[in-house]
Amino acid sequence: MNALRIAGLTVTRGAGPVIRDVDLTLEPGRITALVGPNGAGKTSLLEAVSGVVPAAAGTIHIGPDEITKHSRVARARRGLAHIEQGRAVFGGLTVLENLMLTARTRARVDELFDLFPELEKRRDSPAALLSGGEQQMVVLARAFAVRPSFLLIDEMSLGLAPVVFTRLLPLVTRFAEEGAAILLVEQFTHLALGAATDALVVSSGRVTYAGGAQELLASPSTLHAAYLGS
Ligand SMILES: Nc1ncnc2c1ncn2[C@@H]1O[C@H](COP(=O)(O)OP(=O)(O)OP(=O)(O)O)[C@@H](O)[C@H]1O
Repeated sequence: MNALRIAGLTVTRGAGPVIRDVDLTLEPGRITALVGPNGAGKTSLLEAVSGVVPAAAGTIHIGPDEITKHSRVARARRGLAHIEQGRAVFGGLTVLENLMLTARTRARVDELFDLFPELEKRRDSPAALLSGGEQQMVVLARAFAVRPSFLLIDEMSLGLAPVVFTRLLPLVTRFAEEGAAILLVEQFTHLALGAATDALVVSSGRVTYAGGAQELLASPSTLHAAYLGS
């Protein structure tokens, strides 16, 4: 499978650049934790990769093909999926109906229920009645259903207790083990690094650490310095 390569990516919003000259490669089977202070530019980076906002400079390739100027839909067709911040379930639809929107076939939904047994128990409940953690499972399952090669996940833990988030992380790990390349933006830095193979710290739009996630986890002073932008 191909890698997704980002080179020299700059994103401008409002008055100026919020992401500057970022290089990053997402490889099949690997999870990259993207962490950094509030306002560092993490969401903007994901949005530029999936085509929500344009890149002001730099390139994005999937394998040999440049996709920098491709539409969101064209990128999705190349296997790129983006779970945006906030839990966007269709509250009036049941869990089954939510999953059918992307899974299309009952056979594929049954595969998802194997992965998310909690959801099978709630299959006929309106999604609005699920807990926050269960709703996030629906969002994850809907994304997994299309078997993306590259999955960008923005603050899956938003509004969730750490204990609920720790139930979701192994699902992401399993998906990577099946061959997906994952970029995971997280506020729970240590939990995200614990599940990741690679880490990218951004501070004020610049990369301040790029390397192994476990190495960063093992060095609090390096993590601290990267957050401070040094
Ligand atoms: N739509 C927008 N228009 C103008 N500026 C924006 C817009 N969205 C974000 N910004 C600015 O871009 C910068 C980066 O924001 P971004 O949301 O990408 O950071 P973040 O690291 O994801 O933050 P957080 O962890 O708080 O979600 C911030 O200064 C923010 O105010």
